[in-house]
Order: sequence, then C-alpha cells, then structure tokens
Amino acid sequence: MSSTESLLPRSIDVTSINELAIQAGIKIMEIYGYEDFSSITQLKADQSPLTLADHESDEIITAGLQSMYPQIPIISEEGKHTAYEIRKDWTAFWLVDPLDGTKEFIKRNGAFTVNIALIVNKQPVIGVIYAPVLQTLYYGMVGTGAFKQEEKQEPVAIQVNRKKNQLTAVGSRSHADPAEEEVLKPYDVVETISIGSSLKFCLVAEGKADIYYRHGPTMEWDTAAGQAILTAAGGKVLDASGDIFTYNKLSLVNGSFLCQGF
Ligand SMILES: Nc1ncnc2c1ncn2[C@@H]1O[C@H](COP(=O)(O)O)[C@@H](OP(=O)(O)O)[C@H]1O
Ligand SMILES: [Mg+2]
Repeated sequence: MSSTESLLPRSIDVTSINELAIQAGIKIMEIYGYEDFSSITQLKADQSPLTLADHESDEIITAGLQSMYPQIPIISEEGKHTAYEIRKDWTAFWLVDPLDGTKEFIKRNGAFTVNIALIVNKQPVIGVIYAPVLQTLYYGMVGTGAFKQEEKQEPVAIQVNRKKNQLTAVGSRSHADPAEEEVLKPYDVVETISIGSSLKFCLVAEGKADIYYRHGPTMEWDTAAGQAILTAAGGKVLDASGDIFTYNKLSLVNGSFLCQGF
C-alpha cells in the first residue's frame, strides 16, 4: 500500500469509536464528581498519579474495542503492553490513553481527555479525543478530514490555520521544559497557551494555535490520536530529524516532537 489514505481500513466506523470515548468520558465524570480523590488515587512506580477514573475508562474502551473489532490488538496505557518482539509485526492496532492529563483531572481544571487512535503501518490514521468536562469531541480520519462536535451540536469540519507569522504556541501546563522556549525562538510566536493533555493537538488542528513543541518525554498513547486529528486537519507532527513522527517503536516513550499547522 503506497499512500496513507489507502491504509485507512474501510471496515472501521469512526462513530462507534466516538461513542466509546463518550461512554468512557461519562464514567470519568462520575468519578470527577467525588468530593475527595485521595482514596481513588495511587502513585505509579515513576511517581505519576493513577486514579480509579483511568482504570474504569480503560475497561470501557478495551471491552468495547475487543467486542467490535476482535481482530485488532490493543495497547492501552493501563492495560498490558505486548512485547516489541510480538507487536513489531502488527500491521494495525489500537493505541489508547483512557485518561490523558491525570494530573489535570486531580487538579480539577478540566484539561483532560480520552484518547483512542488506530495505528496502521506505524502511522495514526484515525484519532478520537473526547474532553468530558468541555463535552467536546474531536475526531479525524487521515485523508478524509477532521471534525469537532460540541455538546448536542452537529459536527463541524476543522482545519489548521496556515499562517506563519504572529503565531500562537501551545505548551504543557504540568510538564513544560525551558528547552521548548529555545526551540521556538526562530518562530514569530506572539502568544503562548498552557494547557494539559492532548487538547494541545486539537487547538492546532482547529486553528486556535499554530505550533506546539514538546521537549520532555511523552508516551505513544499521549500523541497518537492527536497526531491523527492534526494530520487530518492539514497539519503535521515531526520528530527531531524533521521526519513524520512514527509509532510502534521499540520503546513506547516518545522523543521530542514539533506540531505545526503550516
Ligand atoms: N517523565 C515522563 N515520561 C513519560 N511520559 C511522561 C513523563 N512526564 C509526563 N509524561 C506524559 O505526559 C502526559 C501529560 O502531558 P501534558 O503535560 O501535556 O498534559 C502524561 O499523560 P497521562 O496524564 O495520561 O499520564 C504522561 O504520559
Ligand atoms: Mg497520557
């Protein structure tokens, strides 16, 4: 298969994935309503937080994907991670972050998302991101287009803003790195928005921001759905060598990347 477009499996109905992300978001909101998070929060080995909401969202998404698409394997942040020796031969798989921005969830600032991506031949071709507090869904199919759907409204097509001057940059609220400012110096950045989770990709995809450079580490499930949506909206995600960012790497830890709408 030569083009990314021809890699898009026709058998996948993105509406079914959107529904799953919304169902997971409803469960996350139930837990977001708890008065006290201390009894539902643990620290992982790397000291990053994990909550009951991450687990419950993972269960809904994994069960849904398995029942609808039993032939496609899954890697989810909270599930078991198949060894590289096996997954390196996968042509297609789901890459899921059931709750991206767990720190934002705990801080109760609303900037957290549910992320589901389909990777085909190392590239994200479908991406779905749902922000339950904002009740906003973003989704994209590479080669078809990207869409935003706000609560009870019809989906609208979104596109990057191609301007190269007077740029708005986005950066992480909880994991910013001084190196990011350095890399963005050659660009005409006039404003910076700090926000948690994959919403940064969505802001570039819908033209509300123009550039996002991430220096510090992320995991493949943090970026896959966002990259699919941004690519479908006309933007791109580049690695440190200027090549298109790829997935199913030996390590699931991402290196630095640059997202741009131009
Ligand atoms: N040291 C580290 N190694 C790997 N990933 C990290 C990391 N520090 C932060 N991240 C990733 O950055 C994500 C949050 O990004 P942001 O700061 O843009 O909101 C986290 O997602 P989770 O919240 O799903 O764990 C986590 O996966
Ligand atoms: Mg994440």
